[in-house]
Amino acid sequence: MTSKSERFVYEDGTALAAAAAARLITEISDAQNARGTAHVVLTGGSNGGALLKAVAASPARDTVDWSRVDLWWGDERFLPAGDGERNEVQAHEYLLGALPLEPERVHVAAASDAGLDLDAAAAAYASELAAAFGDGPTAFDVLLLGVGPDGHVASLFPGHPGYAVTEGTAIAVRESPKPPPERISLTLGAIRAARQVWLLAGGEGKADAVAGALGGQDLPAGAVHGTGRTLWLLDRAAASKL
Ligand SMILES: O=C(O)[C@H](O)[C@@H](O)[C@H](O)[C@H](O)COP(=O)(O)O
Repeated sequence: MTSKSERFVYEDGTALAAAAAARLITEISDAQNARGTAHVVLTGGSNGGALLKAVAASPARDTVDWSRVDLWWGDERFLPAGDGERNEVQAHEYLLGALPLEPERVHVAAASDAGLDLDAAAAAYASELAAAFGDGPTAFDVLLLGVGPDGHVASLFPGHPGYAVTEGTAIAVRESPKPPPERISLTLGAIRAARQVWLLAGGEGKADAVAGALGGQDLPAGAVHGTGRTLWLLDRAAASKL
């Protein structure tokens, strides 16, 4: 089942981050109320990071029972543990380090110096997803995605092999057009199994990708949707060509 895209346009990047943070806190509480826990997929990139910082600063932050939140990543850079370019390292810096999370519910993809090669690390992430969701769909409650200027999401890039993968939940990505070259990414199928998919795009540099994706161009950003809702959370600059 797919959902129609809903667009929300905010004045600027600061308002976008604040609004997305407020929405995320509410959605996590709603998910916990309905199902006892919440599965949230975080994204790398500047808009994803700004959202995490806004959650950290929110007075409503501690209304969430963070001990009942499972965190995942839409993609991760295959770099040594602790490398500042890793999405999880940035997420811990921006927000996670301040939260009473259950460590076993923070699902970090293997670092490049953990003893697994890239393919094994991607397979290990897929196994962790299977352990959480069984043979069923990866029904994350909220899946966050930054949008690249070329219309990529997670580490699925236009015209790149990963975008065409139709099997499995997590894949190895090589020769990424966006550095670093080696990454682990959720597949399109894993993304589409989420209840809600939120695409975050701010700034003039995203205007073409946003207009292209919402205008029917064959771009990863235009190919993702949630089973319940698909939200485009934009600032005016990113929405300027709609
Ligand atoms: O690991 C990554 O690089 C991200 O997950 C990537 O998908 C990012 O979200 C987009 O490239 C947008 O990044 P910006 O918001 O910084 O443009």
